[in-house]
Amino acid sequence: MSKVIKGGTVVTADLTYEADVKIEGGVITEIGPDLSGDEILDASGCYVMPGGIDPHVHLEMPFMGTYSADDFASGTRAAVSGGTTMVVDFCLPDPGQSLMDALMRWDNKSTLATCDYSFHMAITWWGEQVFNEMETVVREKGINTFKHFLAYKGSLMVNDDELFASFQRCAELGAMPLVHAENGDVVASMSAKLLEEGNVGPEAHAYSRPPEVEGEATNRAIMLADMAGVPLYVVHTSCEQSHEAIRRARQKGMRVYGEPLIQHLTLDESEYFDKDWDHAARRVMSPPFRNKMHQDSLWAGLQAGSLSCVATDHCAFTTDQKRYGVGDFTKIPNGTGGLEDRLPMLWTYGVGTGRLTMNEFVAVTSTNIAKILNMYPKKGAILVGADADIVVWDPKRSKTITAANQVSTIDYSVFEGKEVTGLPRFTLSRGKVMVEESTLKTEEGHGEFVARQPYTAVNKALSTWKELVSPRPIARSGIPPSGV
Ligand SMILES: NC(=O)NCCC(=O)O
Ligand SMILES: [Zn+2]
Repeated sequence: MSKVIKGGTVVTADLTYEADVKIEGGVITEIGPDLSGDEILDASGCYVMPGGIDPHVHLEMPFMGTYSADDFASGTRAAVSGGTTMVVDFCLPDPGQSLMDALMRWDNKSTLATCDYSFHMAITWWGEQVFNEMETVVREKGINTFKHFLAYKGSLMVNDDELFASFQRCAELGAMPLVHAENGDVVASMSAKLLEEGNVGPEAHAYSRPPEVEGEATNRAIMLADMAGVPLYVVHTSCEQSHEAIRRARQKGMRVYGEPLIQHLTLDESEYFDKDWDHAARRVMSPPFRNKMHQDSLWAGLQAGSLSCVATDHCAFTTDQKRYGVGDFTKIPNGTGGLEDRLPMLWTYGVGTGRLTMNEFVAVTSTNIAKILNMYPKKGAILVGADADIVVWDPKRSKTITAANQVSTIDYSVFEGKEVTGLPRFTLSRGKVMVEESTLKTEEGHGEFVARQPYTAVNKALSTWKELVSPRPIARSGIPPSGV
């Protein structure tokens, strides 16, 4: 059975043109005028774009004494309902746990996925076993990215020696490290002081994680990556201090990528000062929402190219789960949702306001991510041979975001009441229509794991450069006898 998406305008990261798109066997087989096929999807008045890729989600994540509420079934359903056709989750080994055992758990959870997915592997502890297993993860398991938490002291956080050792190992393996860049020691000390002083409410979460905490950690990670000779991906870049460090590194020719979240681009710190405890706690995430100056910096970064992609860090907790932290803000599970809202929100507040062109929209929601994570053009492209992960985007469809109609299983939305214009008419995952306007046609288990190969070109270039500048002993004649 062939399908033809007919009468639309194809929008890619670099081109806009009118063409039909033919799909057979889950891939794009033809692009051009007047195509025919067994099934026709009417795209008139719509843009035909690569489906969104969310490079940062946590589905059924074990965290802060509980599990994030959306699993791979509801999370990927939410994704496709908003035009996202692939998600990348984080495999999190417990302390001392084998990376392979952790991966088995994630493999089991992800069998429920409706759309394709991949994993980043987190380095949550360090030792010879981790060092050795990293090679298997890269060479046999199709995972080329390793996440490091510089925050969450006492649970997920790694120290600088572990971080540097892992970065060096990534360099050897052709892998790329990711960092959650917040200084966990400083956060822990500020949190303890705030609690002591009676600051127990959700607003104290923001007080405990000022932008400097993020700026310091981002600078540190960039310097360590430079010394190790690896590219670096900074997740949830939320402030000018962190963006500035990334911008500076990129100007020096370093491969450093910054990932703002749709939440940080569109919501600000005033949410934490809301009189309603639930309202504020539901928005507790790390890093916290910032002020307008930081938001402007993030938008400018997307426009200028110093920031590369937009994610959600979808890690949704119910109101009941958030209430674990009544009386102690450090116990509020950190995380917010947004998987189904990322594309409509970015279109409305980015393309709709003139901050982003449609092509830039495709770049930061899909194509750049596919390239950075080494899965382009299988993903992130409207090209013959690419997977038919496609969103047929109706720029006239609009809605008011409300938890009452959302797909995610949680009982609220951080975007409640936002009006969005621009929504999917169809979302296709490898050629299968998963969404037709508001009707979900999802199929649990349709999603497949996407294996990603090591970064041979980038890492080779970086290690060649490192080799040229690496320390060498100086040959000397007449070395004096030891003074001892
Ligand atoms: N971001 C957040 O608050 N929760 C999810 C885990 C993480 O990415 O730090
Ligand atoms: Zn995260």
